[in-house]
Amino acid sequence: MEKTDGVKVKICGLRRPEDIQMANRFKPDFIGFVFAKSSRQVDRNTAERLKTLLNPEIRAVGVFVDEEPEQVAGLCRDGVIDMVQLHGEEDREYMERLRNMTHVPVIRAVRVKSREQVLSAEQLPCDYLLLDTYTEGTYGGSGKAFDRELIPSLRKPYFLAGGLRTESVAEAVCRYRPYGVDVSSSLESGGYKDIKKVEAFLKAARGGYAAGGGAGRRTGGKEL
Ligand SMILES: O=C(O)c1ccccc1N[C@@H]1O[C@H](COP(=O)(O)O)[C@@H](O)[C@H]1O
Repeated sequence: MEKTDGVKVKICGLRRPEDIQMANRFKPDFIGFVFAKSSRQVDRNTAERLKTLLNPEIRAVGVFVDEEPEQVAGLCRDGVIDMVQLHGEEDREYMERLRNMTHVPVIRAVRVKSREQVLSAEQLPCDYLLLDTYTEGTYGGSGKAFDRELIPSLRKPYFLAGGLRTESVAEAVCRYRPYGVDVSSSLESGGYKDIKKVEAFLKAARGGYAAGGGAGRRTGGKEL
């Protein structure tokens, strides 16, 4: 039996002041503001206000789908977000343009279809990968898991995402050894983050026990 603490946790889709109070209380490593079209979408003003309430030890990640790089860089420059998550079709050229405008860490989301696709995404100018589920017609936050056997051995640190749940997160962390886990749908009740579900997930992800092994096999696990 192996302990899972050490894994970073990102809770995505916060959009109300009470969500931020909850984050300040339970201290995930990262929270996500979704700027892409979604039931969880926040606009710039809301994110700006929420960021002022957030404990500065928690990093705010902006989640984007094919947004203009100038808009993304502006949010970084103004301190609304500390990191960028690209969840759309952004290609190398887009990422290089963005890199020239801002130096914040970049997470490249991959909606996993094959090992080759993930390995090729690792070559892009990003600091982290985020492995999520491919769902027709939506870009993320589907609450569905992908076939974890498609995760190749990676050198870049990666976040495991897609349908993670409190009941299974410890086992997934032990088995796949991601740098971090990212979750949204399963922690909601009536479309909003549920404080009890968030607390239970963090406890399970950080302190759970499950069968597994091979620490560090799947990711460089470096801190940026
Ligand atoms: O959460 C959203 O609404 C969203 C919208 C557009 C792109 C990404 C989005 N969220 C990301 O989706 C994954 C998986 O979430 P879930 O736990 O399966 O609901 C996660 O990386 C979120 O950051």
